[in-house]
Amino acid sequence: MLNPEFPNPIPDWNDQIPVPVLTVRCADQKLLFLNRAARELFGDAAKPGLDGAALFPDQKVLQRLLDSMQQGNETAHAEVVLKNASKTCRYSITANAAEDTSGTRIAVLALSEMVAEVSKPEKAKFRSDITMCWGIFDQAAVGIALFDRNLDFLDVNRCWLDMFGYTAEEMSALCPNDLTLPEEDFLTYERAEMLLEGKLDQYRGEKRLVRKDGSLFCGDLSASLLRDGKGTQSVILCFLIDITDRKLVEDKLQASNEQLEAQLAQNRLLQERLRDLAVRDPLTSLFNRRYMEETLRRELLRAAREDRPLSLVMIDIDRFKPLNDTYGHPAGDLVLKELAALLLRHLRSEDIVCRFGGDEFVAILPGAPLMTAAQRAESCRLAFQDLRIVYEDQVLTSALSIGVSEYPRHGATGEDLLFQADSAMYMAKRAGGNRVMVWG
Ligand SMILES: Nc1nc2c(ncn2[C@@H]2O[C@H](COP(=O)(O)OP(=O)(O)OP(=O)(O)O)[C@@H](O)[C@H]2O)c(=O)[nH]1
Repeated sequence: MLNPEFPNPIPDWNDQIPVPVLTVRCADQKLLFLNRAARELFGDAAKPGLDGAALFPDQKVLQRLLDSMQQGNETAHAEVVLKNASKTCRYSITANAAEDTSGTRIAVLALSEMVAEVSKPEKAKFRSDITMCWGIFDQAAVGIALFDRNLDFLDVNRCWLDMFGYTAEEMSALCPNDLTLPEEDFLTYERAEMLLEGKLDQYRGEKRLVRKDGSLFCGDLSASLLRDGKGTQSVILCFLIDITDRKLVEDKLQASNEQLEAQLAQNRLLQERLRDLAVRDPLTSLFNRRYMEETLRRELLRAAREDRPLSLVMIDIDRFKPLNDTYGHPAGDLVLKELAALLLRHLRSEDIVCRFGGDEFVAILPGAPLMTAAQRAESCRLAFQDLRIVYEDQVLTSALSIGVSEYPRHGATGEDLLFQADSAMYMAKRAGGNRVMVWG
């Protein structure tokens, strides 16, 4: 068994070992060596230099063991079912990491038999028992398959074969995992073992399955245990329903649901935007008069409930008409926007700043007593007086007349407070403008 390209890293006395032992190069799964017991098990086709994965019906088994070695594990275990001309048997594989003389990482695999051989006649008897008891087996409109504990197909019905497009003979040469995509599994040995040991009543899963012609379909698989009358033998009974059409409908439904949700989210945004537009002044983006009146009512109720003061500040630009007339309406618009931004900068975020109309603005200051509100109004007045607004190479300056009233000192209703703040503002105008006056 020596091959110059794949030298045997282990001396020939390994041939004396009665269990199958083989070595595999971790990097490329190449077989390096098989002892006599392994050669007998795997037959003449198994030679150094070949792909080790080809020895096992489930080709992922070797890959998993080698991956474990590559990750630095010194040992790893797996179970496989192997069949040759004379018998089918389950083996436990113990893999040990090693290095050959050139330092290449190799895996030494030792196989030990686990399950007593199930003879072909016994299998056939059990199969015919089941088939006999179950006359409708072949005519059922769902796919039905019977597996033994080694996951060998015992029987499949017509529907199962039609689903996959294989003949019964072709199907019997496959293992269940050949029916799924490589990254998925159909029914693992571990799950089969759990079913057989009663640790799992039923296994159910949606699978992407591969037909003989390579096309895919979706199947709803359920697997459970079926025992013979004496309870000595058991098989795994699988039902398979083609759910491709249902999945397509579900996928379409999900896509249209997602579309609907996106549309709803967009509608919500639009509604919010509309609500916003309804309460905001388009030029300055401040709240409009309608919103101010509603808010003032609400804030007065809150002030009464919490026994706190509330001040109202009425602001009007002095001689705004001449400014408009001299520099034009767009210049006036710019001044209104600059004033709006200044008020927002000088008042607290909890204060409600509104454009009352024309060149008049109102600020509601919840919790602010009269003097505090007057001081804030004064700081706005001073800042506006110093503001230099540049419009088409012209520097625009202006001033504010401001009136302040306070709840509960001057009145209990919004109308009262607005009237008093407005009156105080006109007093400021009459006194020459550019000043703050408080009511009373
Ligand atoms: N640019 C501009 N002007 C506006 C807007 N709304 C109202 N106005 C003008 O604002 C001016 C307000 O004039 P008045 O109420 O006489 O106020 P005023 O000239 O400031 O007079 P006093 O307040 O007494 O100093 C009017 O000329 C309106 O046309 C607007 O949105 N943009």
